Amino acid sequence: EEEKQFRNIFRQIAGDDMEINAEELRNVLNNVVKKHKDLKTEGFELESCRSMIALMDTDGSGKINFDEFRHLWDKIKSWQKIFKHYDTDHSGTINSYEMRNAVNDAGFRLNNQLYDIITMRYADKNMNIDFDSFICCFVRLDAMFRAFHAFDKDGDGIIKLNVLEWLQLTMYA
Ligand SMILES: O=C(O)[C@@H](S)Cc1ccc(I)cc1
Ligand SMILES: [Ca+2]
Repeated sequence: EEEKQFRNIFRQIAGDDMEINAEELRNVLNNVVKKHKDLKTEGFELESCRSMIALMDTDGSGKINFDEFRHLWDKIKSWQKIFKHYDTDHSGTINSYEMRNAVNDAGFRLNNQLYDIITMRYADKNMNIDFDSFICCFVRLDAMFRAFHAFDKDGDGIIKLNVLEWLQLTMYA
């Protein structure tokens, strides 16, 4: 039943082509997020949605189909719980200290330099990360780890890419 309901929601968002583009993704994310007073955001930007589409577009169609959307939606649902859990002062944002714990709780193993990079890239001038930035960061982290493991066939933690393969990975993200 839940599955059928979800498929209907998807159909409404995706329209005739049964794929979700960046604008459709932006509309659904902004409609849902405004129902959550504990998730501070100025709204998901189109550019962020283009990036999330690129990161989740496993079949290279340029848009996200039902499966790709369901994967994204399940991730966002679990990551919004983590966001709320670590927003200990209920500011609706995550500070750089809370971010470290949130990243760890989501299962990403990083190093100190990467925590600083994430804060530099996603935090505002007060070192706080709002919800849309948080989600964009996690979608990118998740996709980049997955891309690396897809290339790391023998699992030795080393991948070998030529420059065009590297550009294919980094330019569509
Ligand atoms: O589905 C919902 O409204 C809650 S449970 C989870 C959620 C919250 C925010 C977003 I954007 C997407 C999903
Ligand atoms: Ca796709």
